Amino acid sequence: MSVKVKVCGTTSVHDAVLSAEAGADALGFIFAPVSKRLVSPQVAREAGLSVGPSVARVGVFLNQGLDEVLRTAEAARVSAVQLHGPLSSLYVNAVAAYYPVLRVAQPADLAAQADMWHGHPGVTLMLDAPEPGGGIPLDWDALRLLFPHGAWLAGGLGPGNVAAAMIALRPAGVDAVSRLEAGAGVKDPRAVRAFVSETRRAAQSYPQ
Ligand SMILES: O=C(O)c1ccccc1N[C@@H]1O[C@H](COP(=O)(O)O)[C@@H](O)[C@H]1O
Repeated sequence: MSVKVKVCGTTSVHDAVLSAEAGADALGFIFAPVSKRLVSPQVAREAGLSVGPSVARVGVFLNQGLDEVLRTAEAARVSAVQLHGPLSSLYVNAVAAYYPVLRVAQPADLAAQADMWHGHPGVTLMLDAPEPGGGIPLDWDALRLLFPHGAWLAGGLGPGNVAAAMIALRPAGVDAVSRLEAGAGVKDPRAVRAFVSETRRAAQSYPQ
């Protein structure tokens, strides 16, 4: 099975190219004003154009108005949208009418979110820690029986632990930011390359 790798918190053309050359399937651009990885739609658009259409460009939002999400996504020319926060199903469906959605859930609301989005072709669930971008891993053992088939995993993942997380939960995609940085919003090239290669290596252990 091919597992998707998303490198999040891209803030420059340089780091977009670095992640794409390392083999990332998707780049994340964070448009949440609270983030220390905040990027402008213009830079995100330029970075996305620099890697070509085979790499997905994901706009990341936290509790932002629908109009702001759709306008920013359009200005940045992203190909998908990641939604954090306590959002209504109407809101998520409205975004999903325009973009494939990664809907982020925490362990406490995983079951409800999984029920809500099960079978929805445009919404993929992603499990993350309660503090997005905080670099704190989840308790994978506690989630073994709950983790939905086809869901993605985030939360404190990096080169040193992504294989263990994948063996425990078999996510369809993995996403990381904190453990791939040399400083806020600046990628550590060795960590990015090792994260992608460790993910590819661990994916070989998935049942065929
Ligand atoms: O990273 C941020 O600053 C951020 C802000 C607002 C919403 C999401 C954010 N990041 C997302 O957090 C997860 C995991 O991050 P980490 O690896 O634990 O640091 C990832 O999905 C980012 O997209």
